[in-house]
Amino acid sequence: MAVLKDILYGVALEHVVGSTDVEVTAVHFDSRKVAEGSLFVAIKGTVSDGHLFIKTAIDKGAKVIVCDTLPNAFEDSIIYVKVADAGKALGIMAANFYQQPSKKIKLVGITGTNGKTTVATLLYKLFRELGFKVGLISTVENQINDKIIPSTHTTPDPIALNILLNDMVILGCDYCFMEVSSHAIAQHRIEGLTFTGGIFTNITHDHLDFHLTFDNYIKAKKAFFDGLNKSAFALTNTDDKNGMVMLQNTAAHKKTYGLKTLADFKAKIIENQFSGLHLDIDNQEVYFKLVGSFNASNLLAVYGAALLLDQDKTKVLTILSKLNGAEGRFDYIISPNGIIGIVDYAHTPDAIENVLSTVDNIRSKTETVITIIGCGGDRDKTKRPLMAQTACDWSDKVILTSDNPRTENPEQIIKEMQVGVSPVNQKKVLSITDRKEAIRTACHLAKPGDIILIAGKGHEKYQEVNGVRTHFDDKEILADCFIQLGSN
Ligand SMILES: CC(=O)N[C@H]1[C@@H](OP(=O)(O)OP(=O)(O)OC[C@H]2O[C@@H](n3ccc(=O)[nH]c3=O)[C@H](O)[C@@H]2O)O[C@H](CO)[C@@H](O)[C@@H]1O[C@H](C)C(=O)N[C@@H](C)C(=O)N[C@H](CCC(=O)O)C(=O)O
Ligand SMILES: Nc1ncnc2c1ncn2[C@@H]1O[C@H](COP(=O)(O)OP(=O)(O)OP(=O)(O)O)[C@@H](O)[C@H]1O
Ligand SMILES: N[C@H](CCC[C@H](N)C(=O)O)C(=O)O
Ligand SMILES: [Mg+2]
Repeated sequence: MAVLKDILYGVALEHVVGSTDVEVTAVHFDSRKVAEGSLFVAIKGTVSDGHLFIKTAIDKGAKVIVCDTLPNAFEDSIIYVKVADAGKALGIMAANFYQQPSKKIKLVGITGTNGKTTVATLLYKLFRELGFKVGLISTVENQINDKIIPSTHTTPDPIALNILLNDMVILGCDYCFMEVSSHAIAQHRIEGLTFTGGIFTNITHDHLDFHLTFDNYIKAKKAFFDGLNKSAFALTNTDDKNGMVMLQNTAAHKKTYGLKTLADFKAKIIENQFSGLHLDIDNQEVYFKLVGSFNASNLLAVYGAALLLDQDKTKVLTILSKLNGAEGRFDYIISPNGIIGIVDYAHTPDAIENVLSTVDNIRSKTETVITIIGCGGDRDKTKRPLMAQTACDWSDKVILTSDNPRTENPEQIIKEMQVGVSPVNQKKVLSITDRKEAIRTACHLAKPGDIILIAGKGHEKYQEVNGVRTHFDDKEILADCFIQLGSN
């Protein structure tokens, strides 16, 4: 329960019909969730337009309507508020309704095409081990201390986000580490939040279906840093060519990390093996369990952020060296006959190149590398041929298969991937629509010592076909195939 004028604090109002001195029971942007006494925010979406549901919301008991465009006729005793941008207003109102939880916790946001989950999860685990109460908002799961709350998005909607943050505050959390996706920034899901720090990992090809141009995608990520206040830190990756662009207009204090460039936090890779990384990090040699140069970059971001949050260098490195990464990120198992199977969430051309070049660096070159890869439906189509091409460039054999086809025809997605297979690579490519069958085939083709990479779905425990999700787990299927190989 809160008073409307308090909920509207900080919102750019254009016109108000009725009194703002009324109590509101809840804030909703989905008419299907509206109950008696609610405030309904009408938002223009990508599929539909919330303005079409104003009438339904009123019928279900909404007494306040916040919208970009006022309806032609007003209903008695309903309060109408016209705002400049209903999406932005929702973020601000959600924060007000839940009494600004982000101001009562040290909230650190991580953005970038790849590495968000890894960095956020490592920070969560590190700060737990340092003895703090901590929250995590991530693609894999949300956490409040040890309690797991399933996640629906990488960055939840403003209502879910503020409820989560408020629960973290109630349960005494000192910190929250959250992923900030470019969709969330563009759709103002993080509007109204106060961040203690922001971290940029990298920006490469993804989500052009939504942002349309790479330039827009950069601008969306940069807007997160533009919105930080001067008491926050903004930590960027100088190895990424757009790393400094992110900080151009931020009021926050600027800090940098890099493996290849001059930076406030520096590291060098001494060794990169299947068993882990050996790094020189700020002039101290440390072993880590994570694999791959991209993880050296992620670890450095975590280390830099921890120091910016005033933690002790030696304690941080001691704990970090013992941590595993996030589920489904370079997650590998070895079959009884010595086949190495890696499950990884690489779903962009850059991530695939990073994972496969890591494999290439640490293999002995006598073994065969088999990559199983698909592309998600209803997502950026332009990355499809590029992902197939990158997989072919770095593998001896590639099986093109389905990821989450969602509402698209899986065969058509595979056809669009095949466009990226050059004539010389045709002979190394098989197409098997059924992902389970694709994994089984790879296991039968592999000889002891060979490496199988299953890319794209990582931790996901489902496959979405025609809008229906059924249980599907790459790692479980791989483990089953390995057991069967062992018993043959
Ligand atoms: C493309 C996109 O981001 N869509 C998100 C968006 O939905 P939308 O704009 O399509 O909404 P819409 O269906 O057009 O509806 C418009 C408005 O009408 C309302 N409505 C609709 C129907 C009705 O009966 N009544 C009603 O009031 C809706 O609640 C909404 O407010 O807003 C919804 C509420 O916040 C999100 O759930 C939804 O995420 C969809 C499910 C999604 O798949 N999003 C992905 C792309 C996404 O956000 N991914 C990023 C990670 C990307 C990364 O890897 O970096 C993430 O943060 O998860
Ligand atoms: N710093 C990095 N640079 C490039 N690729 C990376 C990096 N970190 C991880 N990857 C690759 O990207 C994949 C996804 O990593 P992660 O889940 O941490 O990223 P994310 O940004 O959270 O992705 P999403 O946008 O889907 O939430 C990993 O499985 C790995 O293949
Ligand atoms: N957060 C990413 C995840 C992609 C994972 C891949 N398995 C897919 O379904 O496309 C997205 O929503 O684009
Ligand atoms: Mg993520």
